[in-house]
Amino acid sequence: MVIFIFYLYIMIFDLSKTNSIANVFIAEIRDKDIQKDAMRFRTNMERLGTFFAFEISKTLSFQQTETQTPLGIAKTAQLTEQPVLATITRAGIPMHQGMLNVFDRAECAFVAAYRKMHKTGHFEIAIEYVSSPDLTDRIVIMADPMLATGMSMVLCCKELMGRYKVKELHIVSAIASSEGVRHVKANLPKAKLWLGSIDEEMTSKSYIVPGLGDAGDLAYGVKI
Ligand SMILES: O=c1cc[nH]c(=O)[nH]1
Repeated sequence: MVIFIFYLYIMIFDLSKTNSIANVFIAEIRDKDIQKDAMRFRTNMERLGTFFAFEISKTLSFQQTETQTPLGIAKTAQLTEQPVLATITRAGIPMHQGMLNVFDRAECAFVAAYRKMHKTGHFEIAIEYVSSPDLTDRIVIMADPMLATGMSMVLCCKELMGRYKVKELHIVSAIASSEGVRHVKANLPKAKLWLGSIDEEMTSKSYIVPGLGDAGDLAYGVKI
């Protein structure tokens, strides 16, 4: 059963409200012992990307086609248009790869963003690099595993949408905070959210609690 919550026009798919096996992948990426295996962490993120890509595909348009088999002509289906898969480096890369395994003809967009720390302990999100095809009138699926404050997600999406008039925006995260969801709702009201789980709390450094820790570090090693 698929759970959609319609709230102020925003559609939210919350995986934790379903009986999907993908909940096991979420349990594993959260588990502090299983996390020690970086390859398993990346693989589980990739599997989540694949799972969300299948779920999102159910909302896309298909056209009927005919395919010649060795024995005859079969009625088949094809996407009427390819989405563009976007992600925020570096943490988004495994989930992005999982989506690309499904939407294997999709073009991709990358945004490099980081938390620029101030001496006060506060931070702002800085964008360093954008690499994107023309997104005019395209369906864009933006994946970032952790939707904490929602600031980097909103900033990166707005960066892309400031350059191009995107037709449809899907946002995918393994774990979101309630605050992050509120921030996205307030700033990207037309986006559709696909979330593995929604946690209530954040630390003073804006890490999600219970969350899973630092997704980029767990996938690729602790950054300095
Ligand atoms: O909890 C969090 C928040 C942001 N980024 C992470 O990797 N983890």
